[in-house]
Amino acid sequence: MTHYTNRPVIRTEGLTRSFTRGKKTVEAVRGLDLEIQEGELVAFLGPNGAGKSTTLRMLTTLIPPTSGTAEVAGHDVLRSRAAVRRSIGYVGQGNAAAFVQRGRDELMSQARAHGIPRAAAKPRIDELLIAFDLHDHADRPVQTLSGGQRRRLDIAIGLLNHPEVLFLDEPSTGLDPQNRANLQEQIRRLHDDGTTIVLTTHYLEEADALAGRVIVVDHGVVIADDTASRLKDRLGDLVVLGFATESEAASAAARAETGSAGPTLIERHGTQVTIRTPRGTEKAPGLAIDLATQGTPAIRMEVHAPTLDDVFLDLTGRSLRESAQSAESAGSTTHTEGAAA
Ligand SMILES: Nc1ncnc2c1ncn2[C@@H]1O[C@H](COP(=O)(O)OP(=O)(O)OP(=O)(O)O)[C@@H](O)[C@H]1O
Repeated sequence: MTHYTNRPVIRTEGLTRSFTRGKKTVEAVRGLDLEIQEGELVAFLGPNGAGKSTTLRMLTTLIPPTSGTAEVAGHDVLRSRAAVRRSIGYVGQGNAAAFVQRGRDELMSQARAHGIPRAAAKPRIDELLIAFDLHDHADRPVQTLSGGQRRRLDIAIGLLNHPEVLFLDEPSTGLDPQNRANLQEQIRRLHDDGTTIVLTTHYLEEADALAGRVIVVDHGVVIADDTASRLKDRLGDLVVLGFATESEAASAAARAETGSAGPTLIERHGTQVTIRTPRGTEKAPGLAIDLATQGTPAIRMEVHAPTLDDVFLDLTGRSLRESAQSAESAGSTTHTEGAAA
């Protein structure tokens, strides 16, 4: 469900950040122009090092931009850091919650750090413990909680101050599929309640299932910005045809080049012809009839709907799936800064 209004809660112009490592300068984010409306749920996708976390860290005032401007909830990230921090929740990579405290105490410490009086914090903490299914675990030290429970506690901490915008940096990295599904459900519920959510993820399925808008970043620039379904529709379906002989496959491929199917890609490998074409599922029956009429009947036909990974591969020549696997094996990085600080 999308609730967004036409009130931009995030606006950036030429947002840029570079880092100097020895004699080398890394341009992590290069001239980002962005507008995100109130109530949107936006996923930033991109391979390792694309600039996703750096973007989030600028928007949450953890690091200043090298140049350009950014406004969050109507406040400039450089000139009005405190006001930005009051308006947002930020859940960084890794677990922010202290390990030895009980979950409930950790929530209270963080609420106090936000300047929320103890009396007002108590009901809010109870509300969040229930919403995130943590009430039965609230009196255990954080280090004894499961990965999924800790991640939910992190998000609860991010929500203590009723933020207008919630930033989640790879919220489900390292979680098993069941905990990931559970977390996604919580994120969906927050969105349904009207919170603007910006998240980064390596999981394409997650972006596809959750986000109304997908922003693909590579080498610090936006290379695609649309709904997941429009990105996939634009790429088109993959129609895979099998023929009895190579010469039949070759003449079918040649005809498809000039045919009305409007393919964006045709490849032949032996007796197999692969056609990438918008609305391939609808076109496949007509294509089969045409081929049979022209004396080169397909003996096998499959139609594959595109995935976001196909979209990313098409845009960059690289697969996000490989990137997700390398992030899994590398584990998540812990950023110690916190927006609440
Ligand atoms: N503090 C820093 N010092 C030097 N270089 C940095 C620093 N932070 C980020 N970078 C570099 O900036 C680039 C973008 O990094 P960033 O963490 O934003 O990417 P990302 O898209 O979030 O990647 P990942 O998916 O691995 O989290 C990378 O080349 C990274 O090495």
